[in-house]
Amino acid sequence: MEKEQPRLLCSRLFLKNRLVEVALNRSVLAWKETEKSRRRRSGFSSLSDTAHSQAAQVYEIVAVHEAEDNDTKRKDKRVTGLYPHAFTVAYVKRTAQHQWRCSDVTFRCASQTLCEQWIQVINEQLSLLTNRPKSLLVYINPYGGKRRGKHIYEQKVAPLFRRACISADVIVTERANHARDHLKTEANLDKYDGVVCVGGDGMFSEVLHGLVTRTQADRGVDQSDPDAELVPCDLRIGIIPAGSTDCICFATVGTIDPVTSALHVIVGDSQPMDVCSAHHNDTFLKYSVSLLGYGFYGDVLTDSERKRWLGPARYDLSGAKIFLNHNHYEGTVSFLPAEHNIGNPRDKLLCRSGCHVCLHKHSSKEKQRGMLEEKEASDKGDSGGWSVIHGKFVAINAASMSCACPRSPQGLSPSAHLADGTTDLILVRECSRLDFFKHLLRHTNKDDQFDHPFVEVHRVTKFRFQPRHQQLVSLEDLSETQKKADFSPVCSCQTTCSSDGRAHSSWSCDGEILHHAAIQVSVQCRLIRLFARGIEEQQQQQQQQQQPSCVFEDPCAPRAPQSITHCAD
Ligand SMILES: Nc1ncnc2c1ncn2[C@@H]1O[C@H](COP(=O)(O)OP(=O)(O)OP(=O)(O)O)[C@@H](O)[C@H]1O
Repeated sequence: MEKEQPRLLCSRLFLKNRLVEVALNRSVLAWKETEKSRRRRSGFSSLSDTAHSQAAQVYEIVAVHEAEDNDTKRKDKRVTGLYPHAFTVAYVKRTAQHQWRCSDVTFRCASQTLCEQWIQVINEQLSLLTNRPKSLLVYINPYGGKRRGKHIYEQKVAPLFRRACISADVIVTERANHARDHLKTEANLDKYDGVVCVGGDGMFSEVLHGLVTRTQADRGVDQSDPDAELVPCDLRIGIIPAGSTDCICFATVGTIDPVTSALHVIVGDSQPMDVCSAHHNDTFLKYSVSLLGYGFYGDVLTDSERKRWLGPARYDLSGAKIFLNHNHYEGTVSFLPAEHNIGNPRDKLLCRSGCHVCLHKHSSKEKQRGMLEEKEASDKGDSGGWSVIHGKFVAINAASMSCACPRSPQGLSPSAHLADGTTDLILVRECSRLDFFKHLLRHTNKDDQFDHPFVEVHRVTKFRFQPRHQQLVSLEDLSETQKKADFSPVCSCQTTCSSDGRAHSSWSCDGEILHHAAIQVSVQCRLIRLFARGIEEQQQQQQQQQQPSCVFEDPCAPRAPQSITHCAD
């Protein structure tokens, strides 16, 4: 890390009855027990220097303020007499399993001036962090998951936002699609630095649709045009998990924990994300960021929607039923393979914080080349770079992220990337029930789920599916799409592909049913950004937590007790 960074401030202060040396540079606030204090406490020093040092990254400091009475009341009277003034720094501390907590450290100072100086200098550094939101629009689904959305927000999130001086306008939704409609037309988005949804994946989908639709409308882009290049949204989206399915949060943060998510919002993290737009001819259907699944997953969702009264158990029951039905569907899949992408679906390169596959795609040269090639291919028509596969499929899945969740830690496509402009198209051809079971089983362990002769996977930028038999969708079904009601497709031409006599399955689009089997899908590279940073590797987590040496190793640093340096740039 930047050793040459000058110290902004350095003092000897008191922390929990111990004298500590506290130093701040532009990136790190670090503190370590002084040699004298250490020796006095333990008699000899057997621990390494780092064992006594702690640090907080400046960009992970939540707030700094004068210490309140309850921060200091249990302290030794001698210390409080000699060091009567105190300030508290709230900062991000990592605990197990990608969880973050807001930790406080209170330093005592001999003089009010010194105390104020520390608060001022830290605040100056925080004010330089322009990526932090100051004003948020928050939507709470009071009925998501275990109906604890409002409670979670009020008890766990709002106090943290207040502490970080973030103002929030809160809307508790009164009906399904309330948040989406409000974002589309009413919300004054200029007032905000981000939109936060408190709920599950369904609530996130509402906010995604509201924000993307509004952005296109404001910029005059027609989202019903399947070839339109959509304009990325300016506002970032935060997800406070409070649903029964919180897969998007899990895939972008690594845990389902409201406090962790709130802290990612506060520090102003930014995780770009690809969004797939699904069309039927010139009709826009839906956006997807995780899974578009036809066949097995479409059937499971359709069946489970009829069993909503069962709660989350409905997915297991429907899963078992659809597995036993073992349907397959005939049709043609065409896709545009992602060329010049440095990853492939079987390379075992996991998408993690600072992912180099996503960064490579983002480099402007790569982006331009990709766009040019796509244009050339579409100018040439279907044969220009498009691959075409006709067959009978048990499942057709497009995974735009790993789709990992606590039940399937590897996910549907373990090496799929959040922001590389592609989706992993997984084709599971007609096979025996036992073979399909083996394939499904591999979603729960570390074996390669694509290593079967009946499974193929392609990293693509666009794809289409055309069922063999034309499908008629009743008007009633179409109007029900928005309501997530039961689905009873009306087919013009029934065949016996599925055991219940249906020629078509339906698409599951991030947990919602699409009532068209024939769809075309286009990946919109980095269309949105979340208040997240991707899943951190363990090593990255440790690095963030322990970097005090760069502040203490400054040879020109003053050492005298109570000394202060306030370095100019
Ligand atoms: N006030 C409301 N009343 C009824 N439905 C709502 C309300 N607000 C949002 N919704 C809808 O509730 C659905 C489910 O919400 P959410 O994703 O937050 O919870 P969930 O428990 O994870 O959902 P699911 O039941 O689909 O697993 C969303 O599709 C959303 O449109």
